[in-house]
Amino acid sequence: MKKVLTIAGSDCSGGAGIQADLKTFSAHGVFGMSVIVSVVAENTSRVIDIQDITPDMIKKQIDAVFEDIEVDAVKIGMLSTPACMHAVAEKLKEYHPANVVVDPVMYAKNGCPLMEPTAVDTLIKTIIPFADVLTPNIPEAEKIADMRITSVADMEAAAKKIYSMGCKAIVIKGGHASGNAIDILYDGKDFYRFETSRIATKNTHGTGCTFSSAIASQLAKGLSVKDAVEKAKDYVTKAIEHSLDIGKGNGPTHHFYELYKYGLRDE
Ligand SMILES: Nc1ncnc2c1ncn2[C@@H]1O[C@H](COP(=O)(O)OP(=O)(O)O)[C@@H](O)[C@H]1O
Ligand SMILES: Cc1ncc(COP(=O)(O)O)c(N)n1
Repeated sequence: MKKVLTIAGSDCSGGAGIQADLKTFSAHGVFGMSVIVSVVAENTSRVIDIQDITPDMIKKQIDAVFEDIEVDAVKIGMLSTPACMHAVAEKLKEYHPANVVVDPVMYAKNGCPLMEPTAVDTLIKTIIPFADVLTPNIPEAEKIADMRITSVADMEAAAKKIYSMGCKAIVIKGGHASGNAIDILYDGKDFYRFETSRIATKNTHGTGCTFSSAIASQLAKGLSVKDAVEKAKDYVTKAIEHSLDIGKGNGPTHHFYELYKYGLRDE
């Protein structure tokens, strides 16, 4: 069985962060592991507080996984401060794992910040160069590339700019645009476009976590970046189509719809 590690924040309400990542891994039939970088008291409506795990403990968790288990892919999510970023970067340098997917999480769906705004430079210098695939949404790509994005042409220009910061491929996600949900992939050579119609729902808590974890799962299984992104787009689209009206705000994506569809589980 392929083994995939998420290094991210914990969302106690279960829809995003580590919890969404592990659900996505299970739905892909890979063995999920988790290094918790921050504990976030959050729900579908708001972020109440964030407590970062100490850099020493972040590093020890990463050591505990890598000294024992062969890791086929790593997904990196919320890193709230430069201290967290340095701790993770130090260990990526030591273990140089294959198939690193970085989701540069900056805000929750309800607009609450999950990364210190001044940490963007550290993110660019310490984490982005380790990314085999970087998956910013439009606001995150705007911050990293330091430019406005109002069209697919802007997404492509930002992708080129961010690619030059050292990631091996970049997907800019179009969840925050209007019209069709268009994601673009740039691998330094070619652009690929993944497009679906926009699903009319407010229940999009965890879409980015789901998408990046699906890419990591498919890379672990040996797919190319292009095929992994194509399959992950299909997965996240279905997970949004079947998203759950849980909570008072943006409800979560749903990971086990296939099992329900075939009658293998009760609703
Ligand atoms: N309403 C929607 N309908 C269809 N696809 C969506 C919708 N919202 C987001 N997506 C897709 O979900 C994935 C995550 O995108 P996005 O929501 O922008 O990420 P994030 O959670 O980081 O903000 C992308 O593939 C995007 O195209
Ligand atoms: C701990 C944590 N990590 C990430 C996100 C963003 O989730 P998404 O962008 O997928 O909605 C979140 N709300 N909480």
